[in-house]
Amino acid sequence: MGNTDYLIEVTNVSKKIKNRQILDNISFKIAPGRIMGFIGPNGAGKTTMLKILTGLMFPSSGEIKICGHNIQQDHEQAAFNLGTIIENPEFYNYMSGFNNLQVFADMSRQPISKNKIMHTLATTGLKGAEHQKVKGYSLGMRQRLGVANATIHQPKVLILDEPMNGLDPEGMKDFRNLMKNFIRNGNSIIISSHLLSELQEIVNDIIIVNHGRQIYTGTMADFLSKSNNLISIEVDGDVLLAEKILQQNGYQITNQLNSLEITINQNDHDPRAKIAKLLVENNIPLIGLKLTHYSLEDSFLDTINSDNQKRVNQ
Ligand SMILES: Nc1ncnc2c1ncn2[C@@H]1O[C@H](COP(=O)(O)OP(=O)(O)OP(=O)(O)O)[C@@H](O)[C@H]1O
Repeated sequence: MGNTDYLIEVTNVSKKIKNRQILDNISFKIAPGRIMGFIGPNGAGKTTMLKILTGLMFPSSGEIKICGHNIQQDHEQAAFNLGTIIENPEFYNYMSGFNNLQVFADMSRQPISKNKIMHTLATTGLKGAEHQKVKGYSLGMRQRLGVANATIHQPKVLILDEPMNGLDPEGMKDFRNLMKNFIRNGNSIIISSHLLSELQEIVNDIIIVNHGRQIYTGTMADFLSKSNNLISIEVDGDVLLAEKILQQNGYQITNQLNSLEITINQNDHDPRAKIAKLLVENNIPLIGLKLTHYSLEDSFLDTINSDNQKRVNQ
């Protein structure tokens, strides 16, 4: 590894395609043992950034280092430290999982033994299916083969673009475990996905992009701690009356089938005691009053909406 504490260093990267600014001055770093979620709405520039990170596309300006190696000037060293799944991994359908990996191993600059191939297939959950033709693999098995293919040369960094699309709940769980195992020895992952509830389970850091601009970078815990909170209220009785009373007292309510929800700003006082008193005074028995943090998805949508609003007002 080059002389650095970070596995990925992106400095002031911009990309123009046909005179359109696709990425505008993106900078971030990923330390060993971390998973970074790269998130944004459709067309925000995520795939473009990930393609630039892998060397599939050049930036118009800026610098990228993988394990201290510049992706353009020192491509071979940088690429050797990378494993990638960009869009759906392509395989030879008429060949087995083992033979697919063998083709890849034959192209690798370091010898990869048959044992190593079998071991990688086993650790990615394909034990028993090694010699089955890939055309008979389920989507989850293909994704596992994608991970096997991306990790067989023991890279330090994984770059994953929408790797969880189409996986069933069990496939998602397996995938999360594969990712957690991968970072155990100080490796890192950058992952882009629209499945924010899944990302919330595994990422340590997030970067949010909107219209090619970076609008948040930091730990996920920090991001969520600065977000709004939700109070869910369950009453035994007339929900509509409860809603009316709370609205009359200035609360913004969303009616959620059997409960009411109030969004409160992170800096506001916790109004639970006041709400309980108000409902009891109006003879509406309370079953539950729960304070929860916004999820990654709620906070992400808030952040994107307020950024879009800012852009309209500019
Ligand atoms: N080769 C290209 N030529 C022209 N425009 C392009 C090209 N590649 C990407 N773009 C444009 O750049 C913008 C960002 O695309 P990109 O695929 O990076 O977004 P994304 O965040 O990955 O979106 P999604 O979530 O929909 O996959 C889009 O408006 C897209 O149309």
